[in-house]
Amino acid sequence: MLKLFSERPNIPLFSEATKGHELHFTMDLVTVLLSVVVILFLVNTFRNQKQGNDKNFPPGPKPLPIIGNIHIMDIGKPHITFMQLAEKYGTVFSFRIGMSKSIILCGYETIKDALINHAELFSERPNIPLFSEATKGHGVIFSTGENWKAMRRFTLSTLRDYGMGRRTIEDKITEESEYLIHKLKSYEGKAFDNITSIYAAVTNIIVSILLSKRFDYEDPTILRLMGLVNENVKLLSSPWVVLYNCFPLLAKLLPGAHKTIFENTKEFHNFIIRTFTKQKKELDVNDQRNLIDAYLAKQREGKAENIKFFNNDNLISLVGDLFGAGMETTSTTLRWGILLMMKYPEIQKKVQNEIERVIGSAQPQMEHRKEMPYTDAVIHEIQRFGDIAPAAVPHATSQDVTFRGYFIPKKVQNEIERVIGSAQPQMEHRKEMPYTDAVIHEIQRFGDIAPAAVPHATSQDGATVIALIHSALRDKDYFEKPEEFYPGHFLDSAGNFKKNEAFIPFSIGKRSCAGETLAKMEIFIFFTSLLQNFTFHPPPGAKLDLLLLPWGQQMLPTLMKSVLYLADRL
Ligand code: HEM
Repeated sequence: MLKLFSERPNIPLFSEATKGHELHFTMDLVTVLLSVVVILFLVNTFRNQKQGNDKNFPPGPKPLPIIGNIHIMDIGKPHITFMQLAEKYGTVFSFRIGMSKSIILCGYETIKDALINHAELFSERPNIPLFSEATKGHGVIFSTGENWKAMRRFTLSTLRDYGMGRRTIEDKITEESEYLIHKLKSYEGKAFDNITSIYAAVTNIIVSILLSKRFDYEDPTILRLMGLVNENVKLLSSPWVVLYNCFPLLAKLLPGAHKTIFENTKEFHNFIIRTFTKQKKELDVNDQRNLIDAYLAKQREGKAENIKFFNNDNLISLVGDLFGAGMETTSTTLRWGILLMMKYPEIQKKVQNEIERVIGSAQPQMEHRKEMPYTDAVIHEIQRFGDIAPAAVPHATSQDVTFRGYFIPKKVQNEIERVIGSAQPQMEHRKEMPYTDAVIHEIQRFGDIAPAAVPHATSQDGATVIALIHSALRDKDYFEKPEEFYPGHFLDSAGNFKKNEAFIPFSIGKRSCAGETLAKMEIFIFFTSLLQNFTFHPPPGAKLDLLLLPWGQQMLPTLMKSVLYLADRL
């Protein structure tokens, strides 16, 4: 997406310092870094003046030059910092991460007002340098405009189609839960780390939709793919990623977690390319087997819209998005479920009693859920308490907006993406791209130094909008005991299941999770199948202190790395 602006120009000073390859920590590099810092300082000072001119910009902590408010942010748990700031600044406030402005929306009412009542305005994504570089604006999660609409439509309809096909997704989850139980039984009640089996079981569901196959839990391919996604998710909360997102040109010169993320993404994308190249050869449009086949069939149709959007780049990123989103979130939720059942054995027992009464030894199915209010309430509470995507994925406004009396400037959309999308750039595009044209002129006027500062400065204008899901799931106006694990949040006095509108772990509005139905099915069937077969408890001497565990990271969290579980047969 930001390719034009994020490629490194041949600036003699930089080239000399890096020799085009590795970094050498010489005096030259120090000079380069100092120069960059000075440029950033000037840009920042200019921006601060500009921000002061933005009428009614939401209040927030005073930013320092260059770093903004990073010094007061808990990098691993920014949602906790935001909750504290909301006490002082209210439910709509501003926060500066480096030179990028963010508006934080706190509390269910505020989030609903933005994402539902003003849905059209708040459904864009900002340019986040790390994701822009990794996806180049393709796929569904981080894409924008018409490209996003086409990819989202395709995703929703294809996920629906595969749920209603001959072998429904529910059947596949049921079958996979049998493999999972078989695997856990093989531990014979000894302590084990559940991470690989749970991840593999959940991954097999999305893999069946994408590629119509399943992997054994020890298969090196699935282990490698899961490892790549998992490592990337963990690295998202690294300070290197924050540095990259604030100062991409500077961070590109340095080694660090961002480089690992790009390498992992490349390896993952290569796997996808190999897979769809093979599928292309076998494709029968009249007998589509999976999501990749459905996509390739769209390419074959040759309609104008399909030619524009259904290109290989979008396919690679879309499959990567669905694999990552489909695997990480659901398995993390299930692992929270097991952990909480160990922590609260009396709740685990009540769920098992309900399973015994309603399902007995039959295979759990979605239709059982309506007769199982207690289990349903426990699953909702696991998702509320686990809170695995506390800040959702950042949003942006599609135009300048006045929201609840505050002015939120539009985050300037990348002109290349708006005009060219993922098509091949051609000279005729130039007349619709005044900004890019101006930048190219400016590059020529300034020589090689300008591209480092000018394009990125403009892409930082406007504001990123963070809908703090965490604040809705902990909203004391909606939940009686927000900090406790309390299934009663979802039960009425007669023990019936009770909906709560502030329960929004999948977010709400036009950007809400595209896999919500699938995820709910997986969580219900895997969770009930596990508790039908096992009672989970910690190994002797293990301390289960929930507060010692990470509560999630910037986007998608990983947790419970080191806790082992004992699963005795019932
Ligand atoms: C417990 C499981 C899951 C949770 C809690 C979850 C949560 C979320 C959240 C909070 C978002 C961001 C929404 C926003 O920007 O406002 C999201 C987006 C998304 N999720 Fe999920 N998700 C889960 C499972 C899945 C699964 C299984 C899939 C796919 C098969 C999936 C696919 C997606 C996609 C494609 C998006 C991007 C939507 C867009 O930008 O239009 N998710 N999810």
